Amino acid sequence: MSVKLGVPSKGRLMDKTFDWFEKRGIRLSRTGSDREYSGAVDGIDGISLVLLSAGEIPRELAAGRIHLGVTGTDLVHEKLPRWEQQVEEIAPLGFGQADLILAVPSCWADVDTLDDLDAAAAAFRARHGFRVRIATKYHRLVRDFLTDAGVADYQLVDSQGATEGTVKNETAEAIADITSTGETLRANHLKLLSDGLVLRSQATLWRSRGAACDAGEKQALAALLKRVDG
Ligand SMILES: Nc1ncnc2c1ncn2[C@@H]1O[C@H](COP(=O)(O)OP(=O)(O)OP(=O)(O)O)[C@@H](O)[C@H]1O
Ligand SMILES: O=P(O)(O)OC[C@H]1O[C@H](OP(=O)(O)OP(=O)(O)O)[C@H](O)[C@@H]1O
Repeated sequence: MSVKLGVPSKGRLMDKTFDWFEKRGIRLSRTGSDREYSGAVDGIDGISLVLLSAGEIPRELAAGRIHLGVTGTDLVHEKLPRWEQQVEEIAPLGFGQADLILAVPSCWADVDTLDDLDAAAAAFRARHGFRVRIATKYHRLVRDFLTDAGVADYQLVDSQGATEGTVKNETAEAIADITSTGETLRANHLKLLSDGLVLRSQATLWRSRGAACDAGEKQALAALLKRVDG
């Protein structure tokens, strides 16, 4: 058997992950046709590549179906309750940096902080008869953040993509999503709350605490960890 390394199957994260390992003498590649999710590992023995959605990598690590995985801090913290017990952080990779933030319409002139949002939310409910809707896919992180901040008069609505569009589409009044350059927020007439940073995220190499290893896998894992440390 071999050590299973889970890597995002497409886009920026996959390319940069391949580059990061290449710099450490480990060549990851996709094999087969463009649409075939199979890969190869050269430059080190006993490691196999598993191509997965970045969003599924936390679950696969927690279940012990992969030994190592690359995905964002945001996805691990969101998807794994008590994540420290399930995975170990091996190395931040220095790319995929993004901030999970709360944003409201730019035209909400009186709302710049969480306290302002709290006040506006109470007024909104009194006026409209329902709670301010915050669109996000980060339900756990946002709920915990707002509880700590003392904001309670809101409801989360699920948005798995194009979240900034929900305000224009009138399915939400505010959003909590990842931002990097801020362009998507600006283009959709949204502004950050000054104290609305929920989490700083970047692509990270994680190790499963629950994945079983035979003697050969232990050896391969040790060799890989030595290489990525150096
Ligand atoms: N604009 C961005 N800049 C940098 N990192 C980003 C940006 N958008 C998302 N990310 C990061 O990329 C990672 C993958 O996000 P993404 O939403 O693509 O995952 P996903 O839900 O698994 O998507 P899919 O199922 O399409 O693979 C996350 O850790 C996220 O923080
Ligand atoms: O601050 P910016 O540089 O504009 O980047 C932020 C955008 O990037 C991500 O979206 P992605 O492109 O992954 O698409 P998605 O909305 O479908 O998740 C994120 O969800 C934001 O929408």
